[in-house]
Amino acid sequence: QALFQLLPGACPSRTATKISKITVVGVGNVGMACAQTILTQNLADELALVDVDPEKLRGEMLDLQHAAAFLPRAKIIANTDYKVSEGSDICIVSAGARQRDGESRLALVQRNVAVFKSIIPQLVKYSPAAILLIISNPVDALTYVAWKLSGFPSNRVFGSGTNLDSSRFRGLLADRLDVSAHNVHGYVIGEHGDSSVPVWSTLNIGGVPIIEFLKSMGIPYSQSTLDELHKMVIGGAYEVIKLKGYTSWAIGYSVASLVKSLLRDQRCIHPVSVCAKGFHGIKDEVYLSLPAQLGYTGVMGVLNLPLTDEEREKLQQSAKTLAEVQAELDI
Ligand SMILES: NC(=O)c1ccc[n+]([C@@H]2O[C@H](COP(=O)([O-])OP(=O)(O)OC[C@H]3O[C@@H](n4cnc5c(N)ncnc54)[C@H](O)[C@@H]3O)[C@@H](O)[C@H]2O)c1
Ligand SMILES: O=C1N[C@](c2ccsc2)(c2cccc(Oc3ccc(F)cc3)n2)CC(O)=C1Sc1ccccc1Cl
Repeated sequence: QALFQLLPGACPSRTATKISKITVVGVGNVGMACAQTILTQNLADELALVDVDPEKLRGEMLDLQHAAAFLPRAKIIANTDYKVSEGSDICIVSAGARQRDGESRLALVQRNVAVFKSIIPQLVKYSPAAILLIISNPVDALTYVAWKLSGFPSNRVFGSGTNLDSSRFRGLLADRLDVSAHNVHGYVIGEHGDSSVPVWSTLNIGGVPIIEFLKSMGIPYSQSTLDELHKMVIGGAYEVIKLKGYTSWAIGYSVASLVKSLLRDQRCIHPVSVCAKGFHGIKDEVYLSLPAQLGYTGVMGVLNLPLTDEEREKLQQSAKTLAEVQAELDI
């Protein structure tokens, strides 16, 4: 006897018309954190995992498949062959070599260019209409490399950029001011990491400019207070590395928020690494983080965020540094 007695009109073989497929390349700490948040938030009907390490790849796939009873239904597949990624809507790249002790950022980029040359053309071959989301570091330079290697329009190639930097910044302020991080409206822009630029001039708490908010709360402040907060954002990354050897959960949640804006066409504004040429006087083809609107087709637009002369100067300096690094690369 059949397991189910079908009702008139039922058609079990017919599936949803829109299947969202996400590929994660690199099943390390970051890639698996992204996979976990994507599955938990029901963002993918199909999740493909790719890596060069076949045993780790199969182990991670099986471990996720074993959670099926606790997750929204999703097809989880994995292979070292990129054919497994065929027809992806979004390809997330967290693969790459990690910075060796004493290694310069330029040397790291050059090593990861070689890694990207083995990844990006394969993703393009099997998913020519996909959006590429780059996490691997140095993320701004590698997002530029991915854009050049893919031949995609720049709106379909972006990097997580200062999305994590901004999240730490907002979280720190939220703790200090005893308010939800969702109501701390502020961006860290520019180059991801040590040289990022906190935008104080438009930072606001629930719409109240930060300086007014601090005054109203009787909280003493000075520029050094604000600068100290930015230093804590950078220090936070190094503290996590010192304590657990890598970072994963925060970047995993930040990537899920970006994926949700893309696949659900939310048109939310996120600080992410975009092609910054033409914004804030930047003349070079470099990727830097600016507040960008994300929707189903990728980067829908970039917010013309008012900046002080100092903030603009820092951004242009980062653009110059990145252009110099990119000029050295063999892409
Ligand atoms: N942008 C950010 O905010 C942010 C935050 C945290 C980490 N990261 C970066 O994410 C990257 C990954 O970090 P992690 O801790 O997951 O590293 P990891 O070493 O744990 O994982 C990297 C994975 O990439 C795989 N890999 C290496 N070469 C490959 C190739 N050619 N093709 C496919 N897979 C390949 C490795 O097998 C490994 O599984 C690093 O570059 C790290 O700096 C970025
Ligand atoms: O939280 C993080 N873990 C990191 C990491 C993860 C696994 S190994 C290294 C990490 C931490 C500290 C320095 C560090 O150095 C690098 C090295 C190369 C590079 F291109 C960018 C940063 N990387 C990668 C990374 O980008 C972040 S976010 C971050 C990093 C520095 C300052 C501010 C922020 Cl928000």
